[in-house]
Amino acid sequence: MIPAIEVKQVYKHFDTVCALSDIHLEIKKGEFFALLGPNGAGKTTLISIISGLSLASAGTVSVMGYDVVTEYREARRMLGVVPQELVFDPFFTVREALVIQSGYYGIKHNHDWIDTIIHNLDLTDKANTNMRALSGGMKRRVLVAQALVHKPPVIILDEPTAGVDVELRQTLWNFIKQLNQDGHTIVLTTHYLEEAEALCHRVAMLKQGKIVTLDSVQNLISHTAHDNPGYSVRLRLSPDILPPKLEKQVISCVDGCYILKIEDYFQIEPLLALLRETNIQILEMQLLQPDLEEVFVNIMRKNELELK
Ligand SMILES: Nc1ncnc2c1ncn2[C@@H]1O[C@H](COP(=O)(O)OP(=O)(O)OP(=O)(O)O)[C@@H](O)[C@H]1O
Repeated sequence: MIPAIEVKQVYKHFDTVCALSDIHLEIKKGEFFALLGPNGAGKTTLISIISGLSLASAGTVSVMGYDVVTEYREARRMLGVVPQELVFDPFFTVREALVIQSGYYGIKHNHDWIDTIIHNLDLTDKANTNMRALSGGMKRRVLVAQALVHKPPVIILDEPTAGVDVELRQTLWNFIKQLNQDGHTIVLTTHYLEEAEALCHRVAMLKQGKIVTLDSVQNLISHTAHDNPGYSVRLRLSPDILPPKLEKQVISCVDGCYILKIEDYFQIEPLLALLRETNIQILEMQLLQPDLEEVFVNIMRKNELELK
């Protein structure tokens, strides 16, 4: 089957900066895929190349089987891209902007779909408002709407929830999840790892222009749990002193909280008993299980040690 996105041996250089190096990636139709990585890892550069907005220095990219350079128009029709930056035309209302965007794709009678998008992104009240009068969060909703006017089979969202409120996140993800269930392929970049964990099937982690990990969320978390079995407990104590007997279990001490390693649940009761005996009160307690954030931190740290 033709993949939704295929990236083969892609390199991108900006003068002396190597932003992408030997990238291979195959994203299947219908996947919900995340591109993760620290600032400057190369996520936006890769998205720009997939979108045909930037040329790779070497390598090839196709979207739904169409080469993004030699078959640019066909590839572009297959894609809806929500950019990171808030770019908008200040002269039109939300609805006008969506009608004009439909026109770019040669779609004339798109009102039903435009109404559906407006409704699902909770933009109904703002449909006749001028773009320049919208708040940042509302403008971001319109950017998402614009990317969807031509019902693209592949949707790319570059940090769509950066700096937006909880309500928009929920509205946006509910709609995007629905589109994914309807068969659209979704590619997402985000710094909110809990979003990637909750939504995505597979993730690729980029570091300094290279893919350092590519696997399913489930595999990544279970490998981390296997390499580092057990749980950890986060404790805020009063007074802020840890009994010496517990010191060997300390993993870290952040923001006045101790993170302690425990092998299993049965170690919780002796820990509580020891705190009771030493008259130390528990102000906060949380049991932590391996998550995508821990996987990400471990992989980035491991990779840093290997680079040294
Ligand atoms: N137009 C450009 N000219 C020169 N260097 C660039 C250009 N665009 C990106 N870079 C460099 O390429 C590297 C990758 O940048 P990119 O924006 O793709 O990272 P990113 O993973 O999207 O980061 P962020 O999470 O901050 O958005 C960085 O070192 C960046 O400085």
